[in-house]
Amino acid sequence: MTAALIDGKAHAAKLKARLIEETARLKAEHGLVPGLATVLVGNDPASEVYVRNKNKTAEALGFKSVHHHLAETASEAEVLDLVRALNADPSVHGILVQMPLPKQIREQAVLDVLDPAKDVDALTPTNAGLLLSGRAKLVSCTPAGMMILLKETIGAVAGLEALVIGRSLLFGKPAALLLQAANATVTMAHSKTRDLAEVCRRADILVAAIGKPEFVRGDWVKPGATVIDVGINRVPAAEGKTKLVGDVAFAEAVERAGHITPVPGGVGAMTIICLMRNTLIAAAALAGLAVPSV
Ligand SMILES: Nc1nc2c(c(=O)[nH]1)N[C@@H](CN(C=O)c1ccc(C(=O)N[C@@H](CCC(=O)O)C(=O)O)cc1)CN2
Ligand SMILES: [Mg+2]
Repeated sequence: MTAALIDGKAHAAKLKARLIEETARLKAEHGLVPGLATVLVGNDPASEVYVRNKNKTAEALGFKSVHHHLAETASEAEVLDLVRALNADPSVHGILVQMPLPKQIREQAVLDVLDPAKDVDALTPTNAGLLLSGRAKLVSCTPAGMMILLKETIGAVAGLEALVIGRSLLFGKPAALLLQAANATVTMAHSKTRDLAEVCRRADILVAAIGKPEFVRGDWVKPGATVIDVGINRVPAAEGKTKLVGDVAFAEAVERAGHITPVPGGVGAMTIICLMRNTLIAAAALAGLAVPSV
């Protein structure tokens, strides 16, 4: 069997078209222009690219987009002051603090001051708690992207065995909760899980978010399973170049899976557009308007 590829770029483009329409409607009918503020601390090259793409996408949708770049040596107090100022700015509806942060800045301290209504990454304790209680307003971007891809490729996940490898706040925990809310039977695995290969072989939906290149091997995949690869690992390639690979050994897994996300061009490609969807939702909610169903 050779798996069908799940094309994240194509699904992201469809969502982008809907967001462009909805943004134009909010502006025409209510004079509302969604505003996204990005905060980058330091000079991590990958983070610089992601943040630039977030600002470019926001502008392409017709949002207001502002960027704040603080030095690698910025203090925690400087970052907290900036976040408080953005909380208070009525033209900003979404605040995005790019992760990871330099080591002198505690991620938790930043999330504790971020206004949950503007937390378009859905990482604050309030938004994480709302997801846990089944009342989420804003959902973390890559997990939300995963759910869109699953719905549009395999349909309902109710009753299926789903395995999420990885338990980060950014992906693993919210992804498991979303799958559970959609009535999948969810297992969470991590670095201490025993017999991981065997646990993987039970999964109808295998989600890998471990951060280790090609860690999940092809013979760990149940024949016909849906594989969602969240890893983005830059590894050495021929002629002194580098290439991106996921957490799944793609060439092996594609021979056993029913559906699989490539890296790049899979679930990662949904992240930024889902951030824009959250910004639009946050803008409507802050303006007291009905939340758009995009
Ligand atoms: N505050 C946040 N920090 C981080 C997040 C996040 O959602 N919020 N996620 C990642 C990085 N990230 C966005 O910030 C991100 C990762 C990947 C992609 C993406 O488009 N992936 C492409 C390949 C991109 C490439 O060529 O490098 C794909 O998979 O096709 C977008 C955004 C950590 N930090
Ligand atoms: Mg830190």
